[in-house]
Formats: sequence, structure tokens, C-alpha cells
Amino acid sequence: MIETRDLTVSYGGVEALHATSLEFQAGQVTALIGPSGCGKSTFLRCLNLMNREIPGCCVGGSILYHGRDVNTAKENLFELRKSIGMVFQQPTPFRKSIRENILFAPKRHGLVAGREQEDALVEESLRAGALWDEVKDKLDKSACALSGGQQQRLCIARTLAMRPDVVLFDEPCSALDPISTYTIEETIRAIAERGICAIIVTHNMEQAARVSDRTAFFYLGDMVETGDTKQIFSAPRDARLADYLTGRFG
Ligand SMILES: Nc1ncnc2c1ncn2[C@@H]1O[C@H](COP(=O)(O)OP(=O)(O)OP(=O)(O)O)[C@@H](O)[C@H]1O
Repeated sequence: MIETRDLTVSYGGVEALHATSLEFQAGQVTALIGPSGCGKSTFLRCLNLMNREIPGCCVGGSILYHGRDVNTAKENLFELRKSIGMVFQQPTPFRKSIRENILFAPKRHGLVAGREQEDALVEESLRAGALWDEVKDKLDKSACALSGGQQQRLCIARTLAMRPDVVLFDEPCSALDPISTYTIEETIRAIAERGICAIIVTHNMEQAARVSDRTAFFYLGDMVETGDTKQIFSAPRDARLADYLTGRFG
């Protein structure tokens, strides 16, 4: 679905991510793990070309999305981000109603026409975000009145409303309590079961083990080891990964 080849990122001429080649499949969750500052978020942000908006940031190498290199100046970001959605660490609802949060991007892209289609998309997206039952009677209320966990699920639902085939999660649970975290992990699994490629940056090793099929470990700007999550956690090959998993650093 999406693949990087020799991807590098530098900020102001200093390389923060060294040549990284990784592949991500449809229907799988991949966790990106590693100590603070190792380049996980930098890597994730490349996949929907977000680093491009950071002054002084330079991205080299290839990002193949359905086999097409999107790391080119002519790539249409508006179109690309329709299919590669992103959920951030802090929930970022718009200051609008729950319903308008869901419909904002689909309307801009002309994906819905008429009340019937809008209602169907709102319900489908909120169900996929595991939020429908809690909000179905207050769709016109402000999204900002929801709890933090509900806001994050709304942001997931809003992303899914665009029917993306890749969803990037940058530490989506770090601001949430354990129950909200559990619900979001279940939602991420359900998203992958629908065939979406989900990629999650997390500091929480238990979360990576629970939620992901595959894991990639980053260290000081290098992608050091990748493999099936079970293997990574039970039989790490690289000594730095083994140390990280046993809490010797990070
Ligand atoms: N906008 C930026 N400008 C300059 N340097 C940056 C920027 N963003 C990240 N960096 C640098 O790139 C390196 C990797 O940072 P990045 O945020 O990708 O790491 P991370 O593994 O996601 O860390 P954390 O887990 O703490 O979020 C760090 O040295 C960081 O200082």
C-alpha cells in the first residue's frame, strides 16, 4: 500500500532520519517504536508529506503510494491527504458541531450530495469511530463539549469519513485515560480489519504489542529492526532493541 525507499529527512541541513526503507500492507497495523528523538514522528509525517510544511526540512528518497512516488514537488497534497489520513496526539476537533466535523472535508471534496447522503456518512463514520451510540442524539452540539477521549474518536471518525486507505496515528492515546485508550486501540484494530493500512507511533510498549501486527524500531535516526510484532517482542535480534524493551534506556 505504501512503501519508503532510502527515505531521509534533514532539518536545517542536519540529518534526523537516515536512509529508511519500510513497507506497509493493507489490513495491518504497524507500530513505530523507539526512544524519544529517534525519528518516529519525523518518519510518520513523511508519509502524507507533512514535513514539507516545516521550514528548512528536506525529504530525500522515495515514498511509493500504490507504487507511485509521491515525494515530488508536483504532488497534489489536497488529493493525497484525502486518502492518507492522520490523527494527532492531541484531539483537534474543529469548533463546529459533531456533524459538521464529520462533513467538513467530504463537502469540500464534493463527496456528499444532499441530506440523505450526509446523514448516512455521519452515521457510518461515527460508528467506525466507536462514537455513534454516545453522540447520536446530539449531533448538532459542539464537538468541543465532548470529553478528550470522545474528541479523539471524533477525529478518527472524521478521518474515516474521507474513506482513506492509510491512516497515520501519532501517539493518539498519550493524552487519554486507560478506558479511552482501550476503546481507541479497539477502533484501530477494527479499522485495519476493514482493509485500511494503519501506522501508529507509540511510546507505550504494551500498546504496540496489543494493537500491531508488525513493529519497526527506530534508534538515533536509524530504522534498526522490523518484523512481526510477536517476534520483535519475544525474540528481538538487535541488542539496542532488547535493551529498549527491557527498559534499559528510553
Ligand atoms: N520541526 C523540527 N525542526 C528541527 N528539528 C526537528 C523538528 N522535528 C524534529 N526534529 C528533530 O528530529 C529528531 C527526531 O525527532 P522526532 O520528533 O521525529 O522523534 P520522535 O522519535 O518522534 O521523538 P518523540 O518520541 O519524543 O516524539 C530530533 O533530533 C528532533 O530534535
